[in-house]
Amino acid sequence: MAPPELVQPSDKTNVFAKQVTLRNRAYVTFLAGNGDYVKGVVGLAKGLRKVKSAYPLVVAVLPDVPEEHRRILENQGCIVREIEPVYPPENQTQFAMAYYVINYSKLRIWEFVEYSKMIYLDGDIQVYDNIDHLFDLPDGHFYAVMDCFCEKTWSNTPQYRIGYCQQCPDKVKWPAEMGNPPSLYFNAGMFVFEPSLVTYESLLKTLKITQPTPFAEQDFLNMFFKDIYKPIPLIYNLVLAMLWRHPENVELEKVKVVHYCAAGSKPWRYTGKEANMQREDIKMLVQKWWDIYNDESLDYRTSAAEGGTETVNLQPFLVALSEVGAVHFVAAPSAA
Ligand SMILES: O=c1ccn([C@@H]2O[C@H](COP(=O)(O)OP(=O)(O)O)[C@@H](O)[C@H]2O)c(=O)[nH]1
Ligand SMILES: OC[C@H]1O[C@H](O[C@@H]2[C@@H](O)[C@H](O)[C@@H](O)[C@H](O)[C@@H]2O)[C@H](O)[C@@H](O)[C@H]1O
Ligand SMILES: [Mn+2]
Repeated sequence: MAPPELVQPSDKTNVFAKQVTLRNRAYVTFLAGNGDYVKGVVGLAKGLRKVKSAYPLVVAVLPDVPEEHRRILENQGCIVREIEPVYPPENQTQFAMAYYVINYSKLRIWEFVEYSKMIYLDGDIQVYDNIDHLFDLPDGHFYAVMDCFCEKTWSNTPQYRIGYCQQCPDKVKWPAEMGNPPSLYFNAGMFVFEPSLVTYESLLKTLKITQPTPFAEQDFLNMFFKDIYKPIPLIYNLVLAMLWRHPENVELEKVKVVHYCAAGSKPWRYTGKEANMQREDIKMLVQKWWDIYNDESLDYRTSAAEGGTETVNLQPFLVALSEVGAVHFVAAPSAA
């Protein structure tokens, strides 16, 4: 077979190759353990496909995620990346949920510097409308949705004790004698960020000298990004408790992203027994999640094989190429 020849451009210009460093974009989630959260990630992968997202889903997996689960995710078109766990410094902290200690490992995603911008989504999140436009938010900020302090999980915090919530700051005002009200606080189940080794090293260095607190890495990220945090509308991360804690702030039909974080709301574990789980809107949202999870037409292999909706988005590549003077085009050897 003839070696591939170098295709000389017709205009004989001096073709030179520049290193085309594509700084791509991707969604990223985090998976730990050999349990059922893998179902959440499969659902998320299929949901992003259903809304025709132009970007891939990277899954940062801890070493304890079994090979079989990694295969399932790769067969759903995910890019599986193993990460090492990150643990907080020795502590006596009573985390709001004991398993939160493993969530510090999310910090590894700042090391994914082959991507210029990423959107992090918890595995218990589903995307029901395309949110690719969030990648175009101006650089230099940390974008996320404000959380709510009214659930029992917050019961050992001062804001819960006085009944203060940033979702309704005028209902119970923050008392002057308690100093300044807490800074705007985001839910760390969804955020838009820029991977960076400088930020990554600083995160790990700062973590080593930071006393852990009940909401683990969520508290830590809020402290770390306090100065560049920019709230984005609740439609990008509906923390389910908002439905019964602050219904006046929710227009469910406009919500694009649902975060199944309320106790008992994980669709793949849903029994309907916990508080609020018999609400009609909760039952509808859980069913909506299952409809996507069970939709075989959204499976990666199926849609790709049928030449269906699966299209490779060359846009980022073409944009990068257009910014480069000229590159070598190497003609692939003819199949014949
Ligand atoms: O056993 C676990 C616990 C957590 N997670 C990941 O860590 C995220 C944060 O945990 P979770 O969503 O349960 O916290 P919540 O938002 O409910 O407080 C999950 O969405 C998963 O992506 C996981 O993969 N396995
Ligand atoms: O490790 C700490 C976690 O803290 C957050 O979950 C909480 C928080 O949202 C509370 O406000 C809710 O009341 C609660 O239900 C929910 O679990 C993030 O969703 C999760 O990704 C992760 O960072
Ligand atoms: Mn979550």
